[in-house]
Amino acid sequence: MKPLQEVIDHTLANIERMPELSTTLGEASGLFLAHPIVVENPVPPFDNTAVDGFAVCMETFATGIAEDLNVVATVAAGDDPSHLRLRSGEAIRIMTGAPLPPGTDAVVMIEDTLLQGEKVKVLRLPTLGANIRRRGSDVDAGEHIFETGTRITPAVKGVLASLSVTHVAVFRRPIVGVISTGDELSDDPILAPGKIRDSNRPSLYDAVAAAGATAVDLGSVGDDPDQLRAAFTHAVASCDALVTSGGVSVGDFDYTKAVLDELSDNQFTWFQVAIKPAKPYAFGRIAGVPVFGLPGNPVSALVSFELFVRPSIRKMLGTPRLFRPTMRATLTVAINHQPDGKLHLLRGVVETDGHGGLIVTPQGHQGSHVLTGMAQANGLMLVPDGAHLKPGDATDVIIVEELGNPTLTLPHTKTDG
Ligand SMILES: Nc1nc2c(c(=O)[nH]1)N[C@H]1C(S)=C(S)[C@@H](COP(=O)(O)OP(=O)(O)OC[C@H]3O[C@@H](n4cnc5c(N)ncnc54)[C@H](O)[C@@H]3O)O[C@H]1N2
Ligand code: MOO
Repeated sequence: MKPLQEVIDHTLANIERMPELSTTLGEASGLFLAHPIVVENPVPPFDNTAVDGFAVCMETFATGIAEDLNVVATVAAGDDPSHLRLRSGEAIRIMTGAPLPPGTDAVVMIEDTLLQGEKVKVLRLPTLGANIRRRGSDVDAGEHIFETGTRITPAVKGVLASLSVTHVAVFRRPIVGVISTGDELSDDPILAPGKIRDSNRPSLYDAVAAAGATAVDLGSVGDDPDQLRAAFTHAVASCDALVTSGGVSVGDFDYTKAVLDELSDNQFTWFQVAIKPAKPYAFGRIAGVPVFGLPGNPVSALVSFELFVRPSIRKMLGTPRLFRPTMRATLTVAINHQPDGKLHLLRGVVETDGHGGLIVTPQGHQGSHVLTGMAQANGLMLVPDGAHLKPGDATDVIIVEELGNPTLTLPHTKTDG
């Protein structure tokens, strides 16, 4: 059996980043930048006010709180006030985001003033620069704002829009085909004896999409070498990667293995990974396209996907962050395993403990056919070979879904009403 790390390394060494393409910012959501972004023009593009209020100059307050000021103009967001000139003893009514009229040294919030007809009284002495947002105070020209590999998140997209970027170079989203194999899989309305539903294809399809690739459902194929050959050949001609499930073990009808090997010119690698579940795993390239041969057992297929396929899709997408976070969590129950040479990836429920830490409870039934255990888990616990752990001991957990009990914990805040 091969150590897990070795198999991950072998897989990733054979995965290449997708070619880059230029796309509209609108189409780039969730993709990763292929080039750094350097700011051409500052944001904000001009000095402006952070509050609704009155623009004033400091000369007015040379001897402290001034007499009532003459309100000489109003400037709204979107206006160009460059023709105005603020003088001592004057105020200009101004709205949040509006450019500052020339001569402005500070803006006084409306709440700190008293408006009386055409005059305004300033109730609190302003400081120089108060409530002014300077040109370039978000990002300035010349700044390297985003590196290659930055994901276009909602905030990143917003920044790019603020920089007038309309097109970006990103790495293309890979197209990943999903095929199930096995004579036992049936779509018939009533299951005939010996048949089962195909659960791997829908779950792997969604796993592919959740990893950021475009998933393609390529159906299920029976245990027939000719059909398998035709299906895999078609798949690699239309996809950037292919995920199969089933037929990678040692059964009499495990033809998947043989056909993949043949199509790859015997370049496929058959792993017995030192893990449980997901021990059998096959990886190779057919016509240059990476093909992941995942085990048929439904839990094993998804665990294998997490360990080998998801990081590969992430690498194809162009992000340097290939793996999910692994956290330390405190066990709520004991774990006692006989040594079997394998790292055990137990499906567990990870919750916050209310004090900033995490607790984890393994699911009751850990069989690799018990998909409900996977469905109810949000963590894959990394339990070493032959572990004897007590409640209260710590273990590593890969967080695969949102944590349990995620209430928003706010610091205590005093309010006045
Ligand atoms: N003699 C041995 N037998 C098995 C070994 C072994 O080392 N020696 N390994 C076991 C392990 S571990 C796994 S995992 C499975 C992997 O087998 P295959 O990848 O060849 O998968 P199949 O035999 O085709 O199917 C296994 C199991 O999963 C069900 N299955 C398959 N595809 C689907 C699907 N799309 N949706 C739902 N369920 C599916 C299938 O009916 C079988 O029950 O081998 C063990 N055997
Ligand atoms: O390792 Mo198999 O992948 O347990 O069921």
